[in-house]
Amino acid sequence: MKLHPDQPLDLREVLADLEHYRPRRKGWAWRRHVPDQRVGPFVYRDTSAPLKNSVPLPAAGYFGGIDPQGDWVITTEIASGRFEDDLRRMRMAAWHGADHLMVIRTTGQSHVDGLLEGTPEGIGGVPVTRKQIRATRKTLDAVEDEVGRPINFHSYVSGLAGPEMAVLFAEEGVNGAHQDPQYNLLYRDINLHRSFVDAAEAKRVLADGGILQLDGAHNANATAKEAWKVTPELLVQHALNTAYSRAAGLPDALIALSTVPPTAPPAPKLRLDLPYAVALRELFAGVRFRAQQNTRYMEADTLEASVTHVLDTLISRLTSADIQSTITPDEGRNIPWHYNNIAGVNTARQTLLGLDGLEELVGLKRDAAFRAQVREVKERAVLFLEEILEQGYESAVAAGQFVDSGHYPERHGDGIVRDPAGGDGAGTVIERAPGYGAPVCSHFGDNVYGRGGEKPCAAYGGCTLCDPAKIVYIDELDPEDNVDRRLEQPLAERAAGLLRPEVEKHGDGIVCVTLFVPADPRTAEAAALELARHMGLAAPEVISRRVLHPAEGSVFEVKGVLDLALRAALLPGEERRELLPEAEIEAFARARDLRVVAATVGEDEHSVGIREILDIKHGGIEKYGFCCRYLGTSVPVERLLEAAAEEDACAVLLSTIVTHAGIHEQHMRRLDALARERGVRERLLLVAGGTQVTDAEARACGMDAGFGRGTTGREVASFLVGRLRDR
Ligand SMILES: Cc1ncc(COP(=O)(O)O)c(/C=N\CC[C@H](N)C(=O)O)c1O
Repeated sequence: MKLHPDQPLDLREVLADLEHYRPRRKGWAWRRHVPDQRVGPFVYRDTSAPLKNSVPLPAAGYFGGIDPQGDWVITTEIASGRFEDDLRRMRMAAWHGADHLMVIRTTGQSHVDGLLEGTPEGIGGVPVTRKQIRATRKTLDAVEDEVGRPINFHSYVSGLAGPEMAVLFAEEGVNGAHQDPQYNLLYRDINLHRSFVDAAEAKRVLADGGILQLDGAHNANATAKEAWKVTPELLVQHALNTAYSRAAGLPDALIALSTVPPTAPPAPKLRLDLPYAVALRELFAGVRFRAQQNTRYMEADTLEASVTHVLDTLISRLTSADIQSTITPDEGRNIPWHYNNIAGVNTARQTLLGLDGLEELVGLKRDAAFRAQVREVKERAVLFLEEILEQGYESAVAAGQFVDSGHYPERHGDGIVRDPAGGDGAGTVIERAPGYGAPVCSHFGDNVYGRGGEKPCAAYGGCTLCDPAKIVYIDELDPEDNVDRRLEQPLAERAAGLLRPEVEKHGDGIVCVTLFVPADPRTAEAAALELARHMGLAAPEVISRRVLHPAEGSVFEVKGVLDLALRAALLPGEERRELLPEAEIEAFARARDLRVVAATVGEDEHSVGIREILDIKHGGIEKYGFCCRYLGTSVPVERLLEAAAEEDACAVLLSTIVTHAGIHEQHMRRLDALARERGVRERLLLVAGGTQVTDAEARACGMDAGFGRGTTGREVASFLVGRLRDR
């Protein structure tokens, strides 16, 4: 499946023939650091290779449209309930620099003791199923090709079906997964023994599948009442899961600690969070660090959340990380909306680039006071571990030692109490019979197969990890609750060219308006809702409110449903040029020695777009027989005309992306004026192109045509042939 930047994802193509889909690769992909990399006018210290296709940060236009990529993997976490909507969101996130995509599971899948199949709709997250994984991995294969970088797909092994989920992920090429038995026990009340026995099996499978494991310590931060006091426990939970993971055979390279800076302003964040962040990196040197952002102290204010997340990212840069995960700034108010996933990714991308080379500029002040803080959190953690060793892990759990909001060894007595013999799945751990034989080669513990050193599954004709042909693919189980039924309306509306606004699900019609109302908060809020109703928004709901002054007024964000579909074809805008059949274009062009000169003009370093129009690789005009000469970037307009004369060209293509102060219009007018001065205007077709260029504007500046964002080589070739054959 191949994606084209000017075409939306074709979900029918995604869903076609999933039965025979096989992942192209397995295992986790890190970004490769490129030392002292020049990107545009700058040399960077902490970057990796640029993308083939991407959306640069908004301010990139000032620097020639550059889009440097940091050297850490960036995560976005998607939660919707319909995987088919997540796929588009993943593509958007990848274009903004995310290469680790996590999709929250539907409520409580941890309690499902088995694999789900088909594509039922989820609540707050998707049911993880083989079909959902295949459709997603197949899409991400195509997205990888489109952006030019591997994309890590992430899911969750925790829960009663842990070992089965791990085998499913290893079979289907999932690249990362949460696995932490403490998560089951503490946060999902799944039986202790079941959780740890399953975890050994699951970790072994993850290890053999090259799947990066994230632990679950971040949940203690999200659950604790006074999160800055739970730092000793975070170290303890990391230690327990890391030790267990190593014992189960996971190499350190696949053990990622999920670390969250515990606090947020108005708390004195860095003073509280940095000593812990340093202690963590010192205690666990050698494993990977997956830095997450704080959700514990997150309200509905997206700006406030973003500032906290910038500070979290600063802590990552001041210490170290391998993955910078992001929390959407609206996670405190609703299921993340896709443009807030993108906002979260951009916060991390922007912050990390802004901090490029930070360690050359500042270092942590490691004076005695700071060292003492680092040591203290370590000492508290070691004491906690010693107490667990002394009383036994089961007793510690039964005594509610975990997620107590006291600052260990102080205790508040409000920890999570679990009965080691209780919980979901209690009494389901069965002693393995002496002749036990594992169903797949990856297995922790005794196995009657493979005792002679041969591949275990050789004894029974192969396993699903070694022979994918043995995988049983179940397509759908429910004739109603499946993706095909869900797609009927969205695809029908898309085919009819109908457009609806959306925030998380295709066609949900939800919009959000921001209103300031000059009154006391209660009056202002009532007015805001009423005003939204008058705008035609159904079911208006305030999702964020900020008092600017108790008497002067408050500002609100109000979401509501705009039940309206627009027909794209009827939208005002420049008429779409008719496209000539490709064979006709080629027949005309190849029979003549048609020469075109092109350049990116002014102080503009853009080349990707014009290259797409010229190069044969992306369907550029070369493919029809045009002979193209690209003069490069930052070319004076005069040079373009000189080259046109040298080449006896029939057309000049001027590429301009930078538009501040109308510089793009100046270039077009100058080209037209110079061509007239030199008496060649009538002979030459002058064409301008760029993301901000419109046909009307280009022609108003003396061009014969203008092409904007998403233009294809065929459109330009079609225009050129159309004009040339009329001569
Ligand atoms: C260790 C672990 N296992 C499973 C799940 C999910 O499993 P359920 O099906 O039980 O919700 C989670 C949830 N949090 C992950 C997202 C978080 N915001 C993150 O950034 O990591 C988890 O932490």
